[in-house]
Amino acid sequence: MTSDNNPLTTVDISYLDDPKIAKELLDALVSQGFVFIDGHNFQASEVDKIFDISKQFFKLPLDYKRKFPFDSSNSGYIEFNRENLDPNAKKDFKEGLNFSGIDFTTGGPSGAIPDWFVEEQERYTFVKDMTLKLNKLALDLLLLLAKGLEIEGNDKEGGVPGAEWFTSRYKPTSKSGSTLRFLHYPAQTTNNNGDGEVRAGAHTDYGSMTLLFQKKNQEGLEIYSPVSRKWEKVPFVDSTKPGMAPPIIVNIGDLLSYWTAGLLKSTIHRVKFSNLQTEDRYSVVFFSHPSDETLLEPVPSKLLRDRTGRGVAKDTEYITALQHLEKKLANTYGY
Ligand SMILES: O=C(O)CCC(=O)C(=O)O
Ligand SMILES: [Fe+2]
Repeated sequence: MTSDNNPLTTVDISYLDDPKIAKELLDALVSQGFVFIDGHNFQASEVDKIFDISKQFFKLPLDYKRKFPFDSSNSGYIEFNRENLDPNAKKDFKEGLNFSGIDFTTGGPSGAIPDWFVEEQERYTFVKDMTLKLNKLALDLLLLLAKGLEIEGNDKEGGVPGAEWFTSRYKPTSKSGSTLRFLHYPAQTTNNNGDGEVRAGAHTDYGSMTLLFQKKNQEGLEIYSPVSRKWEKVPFVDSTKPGMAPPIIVNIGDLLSYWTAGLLKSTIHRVKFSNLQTEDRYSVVFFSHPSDETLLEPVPSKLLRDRTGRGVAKDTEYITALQHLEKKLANTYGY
């Protein structure tokens, strides 16, 4: 379903095995590249807690946060005006913290992370558990998408079933670009004319799929809709299930677009909000990437075989997920 002011469909995944759900998810991601996922198993209290941890972290003194600077491993603290999600525009007025190089048997990142997290065991365990839970949701959605795409497999000869085409490329102990990210966009008091200001430049995401939490009264995400060909605001949508977190925003990244010859849309998005918005914006984002060595080859599916266009490789010289990520990071941070 969609509503008047919401460009996105909501897909309820409470019954994961229902084949209708796979098609609903596929349709939503073929049209807008973004969808709200309801029927997930994130409790409201868990999502409140992760936002709370992020807020407490950003409140720590700048000198402290700077001791864990963001580096080419894609981990660490990102200062204000450091990141250029749109390399043709000015730098983004936001701060962030990335947890990367995640080992998916423990949820623990391998890059340098602030000792504030590790000092308190309960806090660190919680962040790791949330990372594992986000990864599990991403894998469930990738299974659904593979079913929706009717990917062909060779399970009879001991190969990988088509439904596992994506998830089999996620090896829990292999290095990947998967990243948990906290973002903070302080409210602005200057230039108080109500005009929106771009706070995260227009971009597509670099992984296969992104999961995002935003909060009520802290909206700001906008998509460049492939349907209307206009910028459209993604509203905050309240929870429909008692005790559970609101629907989660999920979008396709570049890799799923390559894999599917552009059928799944890696939709351009940005963050822009009015200076009249009085609350700081916080978002929590999980970027899901397959193992580094994964080739970005087209998936075997009759739904894709006859497609041409963006992402369709003309030969068999496919790049890997890591090569794609390194190229995008170099553009964003100007290495
Ligand atoms: O803060 C947000 O809502 C979006 C952030 C984003 O698009 C990104 O970091 O890739
Ligand atoms: Fe993004």
